[in-house]
Amino acid sequence: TVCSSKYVLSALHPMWQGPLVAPGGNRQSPIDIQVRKTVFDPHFKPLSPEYDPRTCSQVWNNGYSFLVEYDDTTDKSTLKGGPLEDTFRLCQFHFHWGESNAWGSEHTVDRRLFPAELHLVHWNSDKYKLFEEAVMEENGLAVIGVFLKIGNRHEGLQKLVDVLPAVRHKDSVVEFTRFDPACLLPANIDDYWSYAGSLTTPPLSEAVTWIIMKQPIEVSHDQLAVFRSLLFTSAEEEVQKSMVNNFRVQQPLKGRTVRSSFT
Ligand SMILES: COc1ccc(C[C@H]2SC(=S)NC2=O)c(OC)c1
Ligand SMILES: [Zn+2]
Repeated sequence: TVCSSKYVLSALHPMWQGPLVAPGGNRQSPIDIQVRKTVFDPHFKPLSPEYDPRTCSQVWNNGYSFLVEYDDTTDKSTLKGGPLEDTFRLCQFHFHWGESNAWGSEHTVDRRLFPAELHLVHWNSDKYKLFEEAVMEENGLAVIGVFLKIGNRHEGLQKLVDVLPAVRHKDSVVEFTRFDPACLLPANIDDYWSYAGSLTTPPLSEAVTWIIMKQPIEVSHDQLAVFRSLLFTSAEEEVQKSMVNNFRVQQPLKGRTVRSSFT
């Protein structure tokens, strides 16, 4: 799918030494969500993710994270509702994590860091024909962010964890089918925050309506350890680098309001 296999990251380093703030960027991500400054929006509709597991196609190590890619040539797996006016098509999901459980998420809640964060990436298929068009537009993308915390083993995630050794190196791909990403959403998807932001890696496009779930999901310490067994480097490179700390530093709010779906 275009949404992930075509982009080339300038991730020269786990914390990729890209611009700390995109030139002229005034809606950059990630941010700290200061809960007491969020504003309840009574107009938010219930969020309705409708994912067809049969659109799942492969897992790919792109040298920055591992992506689970979905066939986004039809509207079989979509996200509607919440703050969104249009229908958005799922194209991939991926994670960000730390070298220790003390940090790893991109967003924070009142400065609280989580060991990892899931991003489910969707593009506006009502307005655009392809992901690469949508990524250039301010209403083009919708990303659901879900925090991961250490706790019980996540049975749904385990199917994905089991194939990660097959994509240990950068540029490796493995077929992966019939995976329902809804199993990675928290029990309560009615409580979330939403704000206007950006991609968190180059090209840092300011095209994202963020939907950050209030309730984290639980994964086991051992499951997260398998994430850390992945490598940034390809099989050919002499020096192998562990894929950890693949998160961006937080960006200034620049006057933006974070809205909440709950009081
Ligand atoms: C040119 O298109 C791109 C570039 C980078 C990413 C990945 C970034 S954006 C995000 S949110 N988290 C990430 O790690 C894309 O993801 C849809 C799409
Ligand atoms: Zn991401």
